[in-house]
This record gives sequence, structure tokens and C-alpha cells, in this order.
Amino acid sequence: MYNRYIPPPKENQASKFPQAAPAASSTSEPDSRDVPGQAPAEPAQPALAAQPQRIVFDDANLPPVDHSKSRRTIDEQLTGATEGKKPKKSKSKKSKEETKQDGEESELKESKSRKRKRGESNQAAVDPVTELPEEGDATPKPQLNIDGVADPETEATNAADEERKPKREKKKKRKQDDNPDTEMVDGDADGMRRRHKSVFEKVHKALQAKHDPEDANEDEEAEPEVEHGLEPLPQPEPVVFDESKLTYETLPPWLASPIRVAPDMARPFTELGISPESSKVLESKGFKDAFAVQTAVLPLLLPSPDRQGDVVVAAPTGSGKTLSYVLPMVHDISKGRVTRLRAIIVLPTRDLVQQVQLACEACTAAFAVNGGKKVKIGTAMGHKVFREEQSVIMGEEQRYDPQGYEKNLKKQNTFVNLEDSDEEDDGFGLERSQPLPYHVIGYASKVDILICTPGRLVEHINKTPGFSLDYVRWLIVDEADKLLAQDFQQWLDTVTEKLSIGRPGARDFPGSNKSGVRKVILSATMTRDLSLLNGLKLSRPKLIVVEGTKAGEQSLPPLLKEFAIKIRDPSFKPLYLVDLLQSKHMAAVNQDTADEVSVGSETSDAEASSSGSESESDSDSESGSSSSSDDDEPQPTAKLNTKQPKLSTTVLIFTKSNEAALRLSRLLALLSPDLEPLIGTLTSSTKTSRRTRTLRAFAQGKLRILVASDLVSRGIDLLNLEHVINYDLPISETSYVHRVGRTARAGKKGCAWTLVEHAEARRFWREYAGEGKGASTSIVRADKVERIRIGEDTGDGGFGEERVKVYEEALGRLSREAGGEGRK
Ligand SMILES: Nc1ncnc2c1ncn2[C@@H]1O[C@H](COP(=O)(O)OP(=O)(O)OP(=O)(O)O)[C@@H](O)[C@H]1O
Repeated sequence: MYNRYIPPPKENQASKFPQAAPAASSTSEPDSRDVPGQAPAEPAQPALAAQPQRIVFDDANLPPVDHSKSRRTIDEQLTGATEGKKPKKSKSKKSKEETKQDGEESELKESKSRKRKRGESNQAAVDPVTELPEEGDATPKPQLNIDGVADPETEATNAADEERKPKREKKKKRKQDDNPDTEMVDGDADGMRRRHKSVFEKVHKALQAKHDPEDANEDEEAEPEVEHGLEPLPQPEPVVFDESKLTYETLPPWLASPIRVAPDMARPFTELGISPESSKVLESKGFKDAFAVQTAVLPLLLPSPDRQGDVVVAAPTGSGKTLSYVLPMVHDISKGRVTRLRAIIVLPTRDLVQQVQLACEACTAAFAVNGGKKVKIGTAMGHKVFREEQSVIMGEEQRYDPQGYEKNLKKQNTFVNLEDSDEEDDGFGLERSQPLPYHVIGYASKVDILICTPGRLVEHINKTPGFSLDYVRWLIVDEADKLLAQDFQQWLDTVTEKLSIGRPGARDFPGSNKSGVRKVILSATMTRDLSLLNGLKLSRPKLIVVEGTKAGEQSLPPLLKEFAIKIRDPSFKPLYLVDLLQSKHMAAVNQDTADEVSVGSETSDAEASSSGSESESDSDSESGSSSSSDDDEPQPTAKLNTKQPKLSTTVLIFTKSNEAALRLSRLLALLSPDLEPLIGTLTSSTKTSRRTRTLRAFAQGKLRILVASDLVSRGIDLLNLEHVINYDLPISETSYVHRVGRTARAGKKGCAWTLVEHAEARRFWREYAGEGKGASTSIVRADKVERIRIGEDTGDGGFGEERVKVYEEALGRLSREAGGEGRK
């Protein structure tokens, strides 16, 4: 195919159109749109004025009208020319105008006589506006200005039409001769219509040509056609849009060009600026070498005169992000003497608050050596009564202040009853002490680091007397994508506002010229949404990512193996789960996993039993909410497993809701009583103290199976957890990444199993596994997801009769218990 040569459009092409567009003949007609007060083209005809349809504007009732604007707009529409160009008229144009004026005069006379003949009955001719739409185009209207008077500027462009007038006159005459009757009634109107029509067509054509240069060129002076050979004309290189690149480049440089760290990188802490003494303590706690993400983050956060910006970390689950910020933060604070609130760590759940508290405590010991300050750590997460929490994190201090002392003394004397005064009831959880002479009672932080949930932090900011962020120089936001997406009580605005003000010198970093607040933002699934990140008001941020991932991708731990199990009949899904738990697949995958646990030894452990019977409420007696360890509990009529199951590994099972977790936990116990003592339940409605006990029992190996809602899908570090089972499909790729990331942590192996129902298969394979037609996933993984067959013990895709019977009995019992019937 060869391209046709198209001459370029002439520059002044558009400006020619007005000249080509003739003025409507109606310029010489009096018009119904005449506005009194402006000189009409000719005196109004009394007969016409009597027409009932005619709209006559009365000067007295009308405000003065400035039509110049609308006229200009209309003209511009028509001509495509600006006013500035209008005065440029050619000589020939001028002479044409003169000719036209003569023609106008004669036409005016002719028109007058026609009108006299026509009389009052011909309305259409009276109001040309009603005729104009006949052309199917509103464009002609502008041929008349809004006063009904021909626009002189438009008139000037009508010379060409005037030249054709004699022809039309002749034609009209011929027609009149042919049909004298018509002429009597419609002749004038028809004549006008034809004239309008021809004008409109030309204008229309001109306007079209303006938009379609190809057509316009046809009317133009023909450019000599350039003949080409048969070879195609040289074409520019086709532009290939690399969408990923485009998206990437829309990010600011710090997000688009992150600092990349190899996932297998490891270095001794001493090489990263941690003293040998501190490193020794860390080693004794199990932290021998720094993990990859720590090797990148520590140098950026440890004291240094040149590296001072904020840090954003996007690294896989279990890669050691916690230590990467806790170490430098504690290191910095341990250099001080006075206890002030220096750091805030914000986390989405209480369990994570407690977990990070343990990590902080491990590190405080490491930096308390060599005379460093023993950093004090507090938590605020709403697990205690507010006043109690206040008294844990804030305390009174006697400050020498004679002037303040006198002032307070005067104030106190003005209150008759101090007990009732507002002054006394300051909402603080401590009994107020009496000030020493010449001292005032102030409030001071009892902790250097506060680990908290966002809602509780805001409460303390708003309600706890003396609670201030004036000295805070570290703000850590862990699981940032979650915290930024859900703005609990507008916590971020509240905190950033407080951090933006402060006393001079209060935020100075010891041993550095840095002053201010260092922000460290972390997640395994870090958002690149700038509208969210902007809320953090980061200063000169740097992004750390683990190599192998691009913007918007989230990588799984390298030693994680993933499996998918097809569920042929969802109504038997719990049986598939039981079969998986009792299959050879549920084996230890790491050498150092605790020895095989026999059921008999576990049942004797009181703590495991109590933890295993986690319930949704505080009451252990609440039905349907726990896998009770009552000895006298009757067993299902037919036993599923005659052999003693041995679970040599640890399993975390995710369900879609609290309710589902509780039901499944109970059903598992009913279907497989041998497993019952090993099962614990974790849901968001479980009391914090119970959750803590369950987690401890699991860490000790007393519990081996945890059934949980998504409460523990983020951040929770379950020691030696080897298998994660997605009993219910997670709601998103992000949720999948966090759930399966509870295993294969800290360089260990782990397995993730997903039960996939037929209706979910498409979504799972495309969006989560990234396989099949139209696959699209943000998840980066070392190996493909493997398909595993489980259950279906009859070989025909179903379960044996005996199992189905047991199953139905268990379901029946579960529903009776849910209906209020207690456990026997
Ligand atoms: N240098 C280290 N040496 C040995 N173990 C480490 C080291 N750093 C961290 N760990 C351990 O690795 C595990 C995972 O660490 P951490 O909880 O910080 O991971 P994470 O990256 O925050 O994961 P998530 O994104 O799931 O919250 C923890 O058990 C932690 O104690």
C-alpha cells in the first residue's frame, strides 16, 4: 500500500472562507429580530408589524442589549477569523463591495415591492429564522446579526454571491413564468430559501473543508502532483509504547530508582557500624549476621553526617524488616541520658505491637552494654483501661519553678473545693502528688519508645495530659500499606502535624548534625500510591527493594513452595482439609523443627489445652466457640482415624472470617478427635490475653494447628511455622502474599497450600499463580504453583459412605451447638 501524497494545507486557507461565504440575501430584508432603538435596514412595514407571530421587542421593557459579543462569536464561528484580521480587505474585495451595495439597493427595492404584493398571509417569509432550520443546520443563522440587520463585516464577504445574482434572477424569472401561481404566494419566500440554501451550502462546504484538509485542497489551486516511484514513502519509525516503562517513569525518582539489594546478601553486624560488644549480644539472641534488607537499611539509618533522608522499605515477608529499624533506633536513643518520648512505632494490630516489643527489648540489651542508656519501651494498644495505660507511659516529675509554684498556689486558693474543680480532674490516671516547695508538678514520658496502634496513639495525643511528640525523632510505620489505606481516626494527619512543630534542639540527633524526625516506612507489599505516601511528608526518601522485583511487584520468600488442591465438591471441603492434615505432605520441612509430637503427650499439657480452647468470647463455656479439651466429650459415632495421627509439623489454617475460623476449628476437632488437643483458634474477637497464650503455646510446640482469620495474616512471626493452608481463598494478591508469608521466614523452608474450588480456579490460577490464558499477577515467586490431588478416597471423585456419615453427624452436632446446645 502506498501513501497518497497530500500537499500541505495553505496557511491562510481558513481566512479565505469568510470571503467565499456570501452574505445572506436577507441582509436587505427587515427582520422580525429587529431591536427597536437600532436603525433597521429599512423602515418597518406596518403590515408586517401586525403579524401575530412576529416578536417585537419594546425598548421600554428591555435593558440595553450589547450584541457585539454574540455577534463576534457567531461571526468567528462562521469565518474562523478573528476580529483582528477583518480590516485586511483586498482592493478587489472593496470594489466588489461597492458593486454589492448597488445590487443591494436594487434588491431592496425589489424586495419591498415583493412584500407589498405578498401581504400579511405569508408568515414564513416574515420570520426567516423559522425557515433556516429547514437547511438542517443552525450555522446559517449567523448570516444575520442578532439585530436582524446584515452584519456589514459579513456583507463584505458576499461579493461572490452578488455576482451570481443576475443568473439567479433569470432562473427565478424562468420559474415564475413556468408557475405563476406559486410565484404569487411563495415566490419571494422560495427565492429567499434558495439564496439561503446556496449560501449555506457554501458556508457548510467551507467549514467542512476547514476541518478536512484533503477536501479543502480540492478547492485550492491544484498543487503539482509529485510522482513517486513504487517504493513506499519513507515513514517514521513506529512508536512502541512500553506501558510498564511509562508507568514507572511517572513515579518520582526515589520510587522509580530504588536501592536494590541481593536477597542472599548477609554481612556481620560489626561491618555495618554495630560495635563488637553489641554484636555479641545480638548473636547470643540468634542474630549472627545481618540479613539482606538489614545490610541495606542499617547504613542509611545509623548515625552518619551525610545519610539523613527518610527510608522506605519494600522487602518480602520474613526478610527481617523489624530488626532493620529497631537496631538503629535503639542505638540512637541509647546514646541519650534523659527519658523522653523519642520514637513512635505504629502497627496495625495488638499482636504485632507485642511482637515488636520483644524485638525492641532484645536490642535494648545489646546497646545497654558499654554504659549506654537502657532504653525504655512502652505500648499503647487499647488492651488495658485507658487510665492504666496513661500511667504506664506518663509520669509526674517535680520541676523547680518558684514562679510557677507561686502562681499555682494563688490559683489553688481561688478554688473553694479543689475536688470538684476541673483543674484537678485532668483525665490523667495517676493520683496527683503535692509539689515540693518552689516546685511545680509536670508530666514526663516514662518511655523512650512507644509501640502503638494508630487509634490509641491519637487518643493519647488528644487526652493524656503532658503527652507530647515534641522530642520524637523517629516515626516508624510498619505494615504501611495497610495503615495508610485505612486512616484510623485520621491518625497520620494528627501525627504529622504534631511532628512538624517542636522546640528548638529537641529533635537533635546525638553525634550527628541531623535534627528533625526520621521516618521509616515498611511493608512486604508497599504501596506505590503517591497520594497515600504523600501523607507521610517524607523528606529526601530512599526506597530499598530486594532485587528481582519491579515497581508494583511483591515477591514471595525464596524458599516457599506453593501447592494448589482442587476441590471437586465444595460441600466436602472440610474432608479435603482433614485428608491434607493427615497426609504425608504435612511433614516437617526443616531439620530443626521440633520432634514429632504424639497426641497422647500433648493432651496432658494444661496450658496447651487452655490455649487450644480459644474462644470468641471471654467465657470458656460459650458454645461453638472452642475446641474444648473436656475429657468426657463424646466422640463421633464412627471414628475417622483408627491410627494415632502424628503431626510432626506446624500448620496455620486461614479462613475468610472469625466465624468461619471458629466453626472450622470445632469441625476439625469433631472430624478428627485425635487432632483436637493440637488445635488453637485465633480471631480478632478473641481476647488479647487468650491470643497471647495461644501464640505462646504454638511457639512452644504445644499447639500444632492454628485456625485463624486474617487477623494474623500480617506481620505475625510464628516461630517454626512450616505450613500455611488457605482453606478459604484470600481476597487479594496482597492478602495471599501476607498469608503465605507466615512461613518460609528468616531463610527457612515453608509450604503454602490453597484449597481451590471450581468457581475460584480461574481467579486463583490467573491472579495468584500467574498461569494460564490472560494470567496477570503482581506476585513474584521462585517456583511455579504445583497441583496436588488430595481426598476423594473412593477414586470416583467422592468420599466413602462411612466418612460421609461421620461428616454429616459432625455437621449436625456443630449446628446444634451453634443453636445453643452445649457440648457434652
Ligand atoms: N539477622 C537476623 N538473624 C537471624 N534471624 C533474624 C535476623 N533478622 C531477623 N530475624 C528473624 O527473622 C524473622 C522474620 O523477621 P521479621 O519479623 O522482622 O520479618 P518481616 O520482614 O518484618 O516480615 P513481615 O513482612 O511478615 O512482617 C524473625 O523471627 C526474626 O527474629
